[in-house]
Amino acid sequence: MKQIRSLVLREKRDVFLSVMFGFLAGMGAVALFANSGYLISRAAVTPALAILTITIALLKLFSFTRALSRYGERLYSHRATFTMLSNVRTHFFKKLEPMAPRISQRFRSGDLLSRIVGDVESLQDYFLRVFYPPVVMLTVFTATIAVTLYFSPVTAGILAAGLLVTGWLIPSWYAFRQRKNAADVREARGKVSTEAAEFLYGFQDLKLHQRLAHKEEELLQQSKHYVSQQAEAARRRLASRTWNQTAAFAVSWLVLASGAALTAAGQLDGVFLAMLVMISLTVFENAVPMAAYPSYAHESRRAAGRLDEVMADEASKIPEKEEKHPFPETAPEVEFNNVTFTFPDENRPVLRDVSFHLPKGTATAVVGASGSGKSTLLQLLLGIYIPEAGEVKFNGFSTRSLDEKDIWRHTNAVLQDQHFFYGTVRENLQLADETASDEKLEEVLESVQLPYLSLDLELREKASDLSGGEKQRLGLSRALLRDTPVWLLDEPTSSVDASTEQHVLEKIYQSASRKTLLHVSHRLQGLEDMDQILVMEDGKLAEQGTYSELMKKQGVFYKMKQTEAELFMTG
Ligand SMILES: Nc1ncnc2c1ncn2[C@@H]1O[C@H](COP(=O)(O)OP(=O)(O)OP(=O)(O)O)[C@@H](O)[C@H]1O
Repeated sequence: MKQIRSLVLREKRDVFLSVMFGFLAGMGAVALFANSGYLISRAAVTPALAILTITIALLKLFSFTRALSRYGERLYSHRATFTMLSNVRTHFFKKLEPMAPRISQRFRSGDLLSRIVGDVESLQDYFLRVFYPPVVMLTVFTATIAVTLYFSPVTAGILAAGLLVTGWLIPSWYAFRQRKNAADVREARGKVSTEAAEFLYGFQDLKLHQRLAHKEEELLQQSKHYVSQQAEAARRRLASRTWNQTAAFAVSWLVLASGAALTAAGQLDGVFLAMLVMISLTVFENAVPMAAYPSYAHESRRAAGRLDEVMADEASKIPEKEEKHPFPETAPEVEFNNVTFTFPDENRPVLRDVSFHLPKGTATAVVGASGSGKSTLLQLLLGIYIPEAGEVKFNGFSTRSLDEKDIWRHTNAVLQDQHFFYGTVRENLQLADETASDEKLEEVLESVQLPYLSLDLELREKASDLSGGEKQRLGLSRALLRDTPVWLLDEPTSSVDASTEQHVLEKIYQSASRKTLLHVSHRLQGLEDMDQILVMEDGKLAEQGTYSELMKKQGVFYKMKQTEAELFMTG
């Protein structure tokens, strides 16, 4: 919350002007109605013409002041709100950006995104409904009570008591009652958004398993529950407003009654009575926003708290590097020295004491059973995670001292999940190189055996109009557009048929020749030309060597080859 407050106060000029115009508008209204009350009473006792003229002129002055100040208040308060919102967005984006790779693995991404967007949006109410209404209310009331004190201390006392009731007592009572309701609304909203996302993403599977109607019913129930929680919240907000206004009216009646009694007792000049009643009727307009204050204050506090929680998530932070070394511009040698690694919040280490060395400009294959830790090796190489023990090094520099953005800039990483955006094939390819000409783009599509794909073809969301193998090849063609010293491939052709795969991989190896390449491979064929093969088994490096060395050794790799051959024969 401290951060949000300091982001608001960064807009000092607009904050000051909104408060000042808010105060002037409030005082303008009080003065306008007070003056009207006075004018009506005064006119009844046929005063000098000069008094009437001055009072009527003041009436006009106050109504202009009120209208112009209200305009100024709206203008500056909304400008402050939008500037603050953009400051908040930029502030959180800057903080989140470096954490993004890890954050997306730790939280459910759709959930997190809608949560962050929702929380940032709800902070727009902070300035308009939490920060400055109490300031305006207090200043207007203080000035009004001070003026009223001059005419009637009793009325001033009643106004002060009214301020206490409408500005503090009723909002606090309402805040106490709605606390649980606000949590219920939030919980219901979270459930609806999760259910809706699951329903949309899982639509096809639900249909195939004939569970669509069941899931639809669940979603409908959640949605009904959410609507009823919202209605309850709205009812309570309305109740608070109604009580607030009832209290304000009661105060005006009290002012009238006490004023009448004081006039009868000769302690108040009757000509001021209407003025005092009008003051009490107007000044409470400034207490109206206080009815909704607690719910907005609570919501802003929660939103800021949740945003802080994501920012403070230690496991998602990439540790600050004490000394940053530049990433090598030419193919580096890579070392894993006794690397042990456990994912955050997990107990079992995924990699245990793994050591190997990839000489510069060599091609290495990583093979092993599913879950043996192959992809994790790539995540450590990309600096997304830092090992808990041991070092991952490029040319002798540990990933602890390399900037992860520098690693990504110098690495062609084709991971298992490639994302494609809604847009043309050209736009999706130009993510890798925005200056690439159409000829160049067509050339890379040709090399991955996708010559038939038009650059103008509009891809649907997540490229759902392409086959799995086509998507993988499109991902590889993006890599072919970048010339980097390191290549990391994680099963980039697992959905491609064997003959196309062979052709595509040849192209990739050709482009990556003399670069340092690590290829996590699901198949054991075509590894003969690799400079070395790493065999992973249950988080450990079981074997390492060239194809012929491993075959000669007749160890784990040899057995895997035999099993694959048997499956191939029986298949
Ligand atoms: N983000 C994560 N958080 C927690 N555990 C994870 C995470 N990612 C992977 N794991 C676990 O780490 C282990 C190794 O996973 P990894 O993806 O490295 O295996 P892999 O050898 O690449 O498997 P595959 O061939 O199926 O892709 C698995 O047991 C997996 O469940």
